[in-house]
Amino acid sequence: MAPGILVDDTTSRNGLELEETSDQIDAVNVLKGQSQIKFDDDSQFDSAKDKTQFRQYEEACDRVQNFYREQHAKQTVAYNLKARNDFKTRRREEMTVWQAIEKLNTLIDESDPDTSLSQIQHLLQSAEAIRKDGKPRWMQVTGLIHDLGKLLYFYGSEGQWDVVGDTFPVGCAFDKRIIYPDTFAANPDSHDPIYSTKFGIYSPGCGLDNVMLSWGHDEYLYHVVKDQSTLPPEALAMIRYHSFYPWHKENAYRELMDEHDEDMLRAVRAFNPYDLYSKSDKVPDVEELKPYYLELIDEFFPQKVLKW
Ligand SMILES: O[C@H]1[C@H](O)[C@@H](O)[C@H](O)[C@@H](O)[C@H]1O
Ligand SMILES: [Fe+2]
Ligand SMILES: [Fe+2]
Repeated sequence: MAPGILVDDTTSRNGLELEETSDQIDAVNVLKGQSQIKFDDDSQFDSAKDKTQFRQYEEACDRVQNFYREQHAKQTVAYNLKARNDFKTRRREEMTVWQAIEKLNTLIDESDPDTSLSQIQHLLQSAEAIRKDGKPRWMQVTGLIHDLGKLLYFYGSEGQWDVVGDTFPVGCAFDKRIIYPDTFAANPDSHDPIYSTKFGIYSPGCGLDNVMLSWGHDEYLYHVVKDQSTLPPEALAMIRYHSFYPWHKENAYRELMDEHDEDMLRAVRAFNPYDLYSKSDKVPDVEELKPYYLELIDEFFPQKVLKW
């Protein structure tokens, strides 16, 4: 990849507080960088709606189709580098996690064919589904915050195209398994002599930590929480890759993965049903659930006020 671009530094991260997950994590191995969290395929998740009825992009309304047409034309390497740099250099607002949830609530996601609920409701639906399935507390809080990166919309985004929607790598050929693949013809990178090749600026097995994913809410929130929470690497992967459907659902871009990514893929796949299928659950009662989640937030965000 292009020299000097630090996409990620998760691998150097240590000092996790492991008490919350000690039944599932062998602390020594985690600090050595190997995942010990097992994701058994035991999700009891039962969607109120038939699961094949989600993500029907061919039948999606104009709002969704126009959204992706714009996003796929504008997510370029040049834009990605600029967005990362803007994030690193801008003044960051300070807020608690709950204040962030409330602030986000005014946004209606134009890319989403499956819900018209507010973001606070979607976040609580995801967290509640994870909690009801008896999953660990770190995963519940991950469900609660996973879309908070959409706050980016209020921090200098150019619209929704650089905030929401599925993600994909930039700097190498756009895979046909990304939704609406033909719309990439309008992206200048698909005519670039390097970016349009299979590996582009990357090399086989380079690891997703070294790949620039299209800029949006996943990548932004990942950068916000990685230094300001005690969440384990699996939670950070759930946040960072939850919109990377071409990878976790369609098996594209596998050739860029390293060994660590195999573990992360299992984590992201374990998370996905709670994000997607909970969209048809009953609308949660925010005031009733708030005390439980405030306590949960405190557990994983010890400094309480975060820089956004
Ligand atoms: O429309 C949705 C929505 O924006 C989600 O937050 C994102 O994670 C999905 O990947 C996307 O398809
Ligand atoms: Fe999302
Ligand atoms: Fe979501």
